[in-house]
Amino acid sequence: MTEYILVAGAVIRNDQGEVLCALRSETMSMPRLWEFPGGKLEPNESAEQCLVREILEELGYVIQVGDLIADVIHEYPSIRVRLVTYESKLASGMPVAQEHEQLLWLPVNRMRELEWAPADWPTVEALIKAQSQEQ
Ligand SMILES: Nc1nc2c([nH]c(=O)n2[C@H]2C[C@H](O)[C@@H](COP(=O)(O)OP(=O)(O)OP(=O)(O)O)O2)c(=O)[nH]1
Repeated sequence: MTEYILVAGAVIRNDQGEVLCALRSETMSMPRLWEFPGGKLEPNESAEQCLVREILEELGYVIQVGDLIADVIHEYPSIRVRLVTYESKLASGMPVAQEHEQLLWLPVNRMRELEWAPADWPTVEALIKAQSQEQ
C-alpha cells in the first residue's frame, strides 16, 4: 500500500501563453521553491473543484480548468506527494498573491530557469516538450 498526499496544481496561462509561476513563502513548507498554484484535495473533492477553490483563496481569482498535463508521485524525505497538474485559464483580470511571496508570468521556454519544487519538474518538461512540438 502506498499512501500519498493528493495535490492539484494549476498551469494558468495568459493571452500570450505565459505560465503563472508562484514562489512559496518562508512560512510555507518547502519555502522559496516555485510551484503551480493549488493545494491538497479535500475529501470528496475533484481535482478541478480543488483548483477552483484554492486559486480563489490564494490568488483571489476564478479559473477555468482544462486538460490534465501530468500525474506524478514524488517521494520527499518526509512525505509522498501525488501531484496532478491541469491546464487552466483566468476568466479575466489579474491574480494577486495572497499567500505566495511572488508571482511571475514566464514563457514556457524560460521555466527551467526557476528552482521548482521537485514534484513539478515532469510538468515543466511536459510543457516544454508540448511547445516544441507545436513549433
Ligand atoms: N500547491 C502546490 N503544492 C505542491 C506543488 N509541488 C509540490 O511538491 N507541492 C507540495 C507542497 C506541499 O507539501 C503540498 C501542497 O500543500 P499545500 O499547497 O496545500 O500546502 P500547505 O502550505 O497548505 O501545506 P503544508 O504547508 O501543511 O504542507 O504539495 C505545486 O506545484 N503546487
